Amino acid sequence: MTSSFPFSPTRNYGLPSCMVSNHASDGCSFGQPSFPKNKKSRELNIVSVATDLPMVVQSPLWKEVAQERKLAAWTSIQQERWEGELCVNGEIPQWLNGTYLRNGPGLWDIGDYNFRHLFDGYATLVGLHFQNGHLMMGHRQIESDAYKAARKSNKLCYREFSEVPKHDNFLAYIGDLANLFSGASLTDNANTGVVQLGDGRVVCLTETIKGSIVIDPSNLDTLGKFEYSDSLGGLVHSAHPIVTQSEFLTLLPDLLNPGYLVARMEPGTNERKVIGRVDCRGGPSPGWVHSFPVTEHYVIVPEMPLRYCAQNLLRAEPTPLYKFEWHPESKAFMHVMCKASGKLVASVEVPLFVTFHFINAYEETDEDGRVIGVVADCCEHNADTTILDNLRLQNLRSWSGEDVLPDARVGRFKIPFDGSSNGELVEALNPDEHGRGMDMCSINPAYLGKKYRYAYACGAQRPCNFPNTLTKIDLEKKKAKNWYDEGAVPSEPFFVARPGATKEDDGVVISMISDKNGEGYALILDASTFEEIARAKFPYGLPYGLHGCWVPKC
Ligand SMILES: CC(=O)/C=C/C=C(C)/C=C/C1=C(C)CCCC1(C)C
Ligand SMILES: CC(/C=C/C=O)=C\C=C\C=O
Ligand SMILES: [Fe+2]
Repeated sequence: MTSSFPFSPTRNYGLPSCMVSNHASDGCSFGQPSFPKNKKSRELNIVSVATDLPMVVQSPLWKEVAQERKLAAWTSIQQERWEGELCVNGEIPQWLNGTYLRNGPGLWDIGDYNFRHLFDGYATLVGLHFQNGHLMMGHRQIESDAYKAARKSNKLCYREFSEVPKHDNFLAYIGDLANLFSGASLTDNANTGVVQLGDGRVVCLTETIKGSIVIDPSNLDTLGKFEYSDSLGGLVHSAHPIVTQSEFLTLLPDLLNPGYLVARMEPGTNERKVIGRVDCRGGPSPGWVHSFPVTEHYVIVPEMPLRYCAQNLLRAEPTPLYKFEWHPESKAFMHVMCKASGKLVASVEVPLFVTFHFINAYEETDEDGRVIGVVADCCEHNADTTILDNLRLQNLRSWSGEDVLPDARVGRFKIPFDGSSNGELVEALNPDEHGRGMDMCSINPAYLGKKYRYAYACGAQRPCNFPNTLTKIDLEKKKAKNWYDEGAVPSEPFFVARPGATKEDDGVVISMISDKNGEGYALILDASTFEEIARAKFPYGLPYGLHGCWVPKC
């Protein structure tokens, strides 16, 4: 599949000349930033105080506007879509040909209703298209049913991560409850991640199964729902499937009979086939599985004591743990399933933990090559659930300089295969190496499931209220190298390998930065030195995004 934003300077009405230039690095001052008006684009016209104001206006609202612009990461996107070439400062490697897609919840306001949590926003997809040292950027909203209905009726119509539509009367409330159980009222707002399947299709995902949406990476168009053709049912799945050229592995929590289905889908099909099932050892419901790790031969099923909560699902107003509940008494477990047979080969109790993201896992062998256990690493929040409520927008927007980001670390699970009842959870390196912030990780995908040395993630330079550095973790030397730009919020550092590379860190790391002035830029670091090699300013700051994928040019 080729991926290229259709580029023609005439498409970019009103853009600074350098942005419609075919030449990179040729004088990149945009002057006073403005929202460029692409004739094809529709102004959203539904958000924030800044929307209706020309950006150079001197008005009593100016300070407010400036303050709003300083927080581009947490401010709703102003335009439905945009595309154009960016000026590049520095040099993008000639080998970097393809598209980095990043998905995230970029629109948090609908009508006069303002969402409260980071995870609620309607999905904004951003594409960075690299070609022969040039960089095109485009963004656009994903046309989920939830987004389209909200735009049409100017109100929330589906249940989002923390928001529930208001009911006009009791009957409507009862109808909504029925729709919750059938899944009809759940959101399909695919705002969490984006993956390219082995067959080339590109799918945006969230935690509701219905929120799997196929897009066209060349122009970011929404192509339609990804319909699973099997009859596995269920309403939710892990937001982070494991996707390789040969398979798509997913976990489906079973909320009725607490457990997890492990399923596999082959490229070119829409049919998930069950590999096996894990029964929960704690209760009353399965633990939240935002992500899970795999090794070459095993799928690791985490059972976190932060569990789905039926009561909280029914609530109209969110609790600090949203749809979940913390059950320390139910304990924490890690289960290991053989991918080929579906049999459980280990199931151990582990210390309590809280994680969104597993980083990687691998098998440990003895001198005869027999597997004696697995190691699984994650971004672990010190068994403290407060991070979830810290991601409320009000919290993110109103930082007053105190150090309020809870500590996190690279949590390393050691799961023995000798029948032990317990596994270990240790720190893979001293968390001070990365400022005790740790989330939004990536690795070299060639090392998925294998012994690896490097991870890239967001760390912290304190004081802060959100991870504000990019960090390269060396798990062998137990050291980190950090990138920091004062006041900036960087998104997930995404590793792309140089074609033909033999070293694990031979490649680049791509991130999108919201800077302290309310502006934003794409940043390209050399993954080996972790030094900046290029940056390209966006026409305006973009909202924070979550996860991305690389679509190589073929
Ligand atoms: C953005 C992110 O990381 C997580 C998004 C999670 C979502 C949208 C979860 C939605 C859910 C519902 C709408 C009801 C059922 C439970 C749950 C999966 C939390
Ligand atoms: C952004 C985030 C956590 C930051 C904590 O330090 C988690 C995102 C989770 C969803 O993808
Ligand atoms: Fe995630």
